[in-house]
Amino acid sequence: MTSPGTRADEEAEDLDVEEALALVKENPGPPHGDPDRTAAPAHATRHGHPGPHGAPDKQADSPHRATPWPAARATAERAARAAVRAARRTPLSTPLDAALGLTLAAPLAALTDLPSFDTSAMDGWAVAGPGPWTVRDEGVLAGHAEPAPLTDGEAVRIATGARIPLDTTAVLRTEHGRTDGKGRLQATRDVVHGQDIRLRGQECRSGDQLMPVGTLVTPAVLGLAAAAGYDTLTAVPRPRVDVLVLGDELLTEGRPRDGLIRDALGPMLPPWLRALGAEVRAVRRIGDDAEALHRAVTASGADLIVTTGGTAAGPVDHVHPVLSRVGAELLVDGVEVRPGHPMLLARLKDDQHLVGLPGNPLAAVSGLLTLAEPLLRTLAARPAPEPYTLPLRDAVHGHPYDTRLVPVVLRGDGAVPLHYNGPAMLRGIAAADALAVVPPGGSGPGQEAELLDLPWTTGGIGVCFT
Ligand SMILES: Nc1nc2c(c(=O)[nH]1)N[C@H]1C(S)=C(S)[C@@H](COP(=O)(O)OP(=O)(O)OC[C@H]3O[C@@H](n4cnc5c(N)ncnc54)[C@H](O)[C@@H]3O)O[C@H]1N2
Ligand code: MOO
Repeated sequence: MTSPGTRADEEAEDLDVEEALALVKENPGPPHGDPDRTAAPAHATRHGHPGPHGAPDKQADSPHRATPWPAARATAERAARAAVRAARRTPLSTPLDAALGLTLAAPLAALTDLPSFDTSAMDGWAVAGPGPWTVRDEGVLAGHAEPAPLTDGEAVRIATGARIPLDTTAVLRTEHGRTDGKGRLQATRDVVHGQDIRLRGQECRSGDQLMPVGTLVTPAVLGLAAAAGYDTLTAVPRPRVDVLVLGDELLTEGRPRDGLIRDALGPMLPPWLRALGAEVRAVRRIGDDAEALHRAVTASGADLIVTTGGTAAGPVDHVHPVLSRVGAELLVDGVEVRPGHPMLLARLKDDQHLVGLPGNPLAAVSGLLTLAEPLLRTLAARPAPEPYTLPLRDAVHGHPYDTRLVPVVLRGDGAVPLHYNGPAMLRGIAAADALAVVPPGGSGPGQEAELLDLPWTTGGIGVCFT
């Protein structure tokens, strides 16, 4: 929604710094012919450093100063904690097949002993006493009724997972037994008392706590819960999210044409939000219509509304005016981060928030990870990822004052910064494993940087896109 001529010169310079960092410095082969891409890096100074609303002198006059990046994340987390207290959402009883990615709201206590009966660990024979043994005609299979007890010197064919007959002293594996000339079973190696019998309760006793409250339900937890007798799990409900995509210039199909571009955020955000623990209820494209935005915001019953675009100060940037019209409290109004500095977080109600993502697609990713991730994680009661650092293989230019988030791939013990990391580009992030947090001033080759993993690289449960 940034229309031509609406950017202050200094902001144009600022954007050029981003583009130039992406293309001139880090990309050896920039495409030609685009003046934005070939502009020389310019210096942003604190004076005239454009405010979050875009006016160059805004920051000097405005009570809304951009928030430092770590503080913005902490504010989002705090806001979510306050919303959790206000909303008192009751835990859900969720069928196992809908519980992946949720957080346990009650401990997972075993509903049975595991194993729940003495069971054979191997295919072979259950034997009683020392061999040779007389083998019964009827074998014992898994899932069948309780077999008759063995008598000393007797053996019975048994399958892995089948119930051990009473008075069995060991299980002899198929490959360790042979039938002698008299039709009796002989062991071909020593038999140790109790071998290959899994005793009832070996893993847990009924009532034992298997997993505490706060556990993320992974595929393994689902398996454990099923094994322990559960049909449903008591879990924290997913935070409900409505996505509002702003911008008259957006096409939903076909190739960009006539000054129109494809909506990159409509397809990208819902699965990403799901991976962050959200239930995405609606994705609405509402153009550059302040009334429609107002209606959508006031009608939403979501825990979090995510808007895209319209955060700056262009003539059709309606997010701030609508927030002020609905009496929202701006908790974060601009963040000292590149890309994405116009991102915002507002409290609409005690238990309802709005994250305004900038329209530039990588700037939207930055807002997603800076504000939406901590907010959703806290609402979903998910554990915070362990912070970690890795050395950056190459030097990364920094912004003079702001943190930069730069797409990287992880290679060996380090991270390699990627090209095409300008605010309007997705080519870098599409190839990335993580975002490197580059402090103001930049970092030299080999310098450690904090990394934010992307959901598809952390694997396992982080990948819950559907
Ligand atoms: N005068 C100023 N102008 C701008 C400033 C500023 O501080 N002062 N900040 C710039 C920065 S940085 C960003 S980021 C953008 C943020 O602008 P908005 O959030 O208002 O976003 P729009 O203007 O609506 O769009 C920006 C850009 O992104 C494209 N876009 C929007 N939505 C999508 C989408 N769903 N898929 C793909 N691309 C999208 C849009 O067409 C624009 O090109 O403002 C700068 N301007
Ligand atoms: O530099 Mo903006 O913040 O494109 O994202």
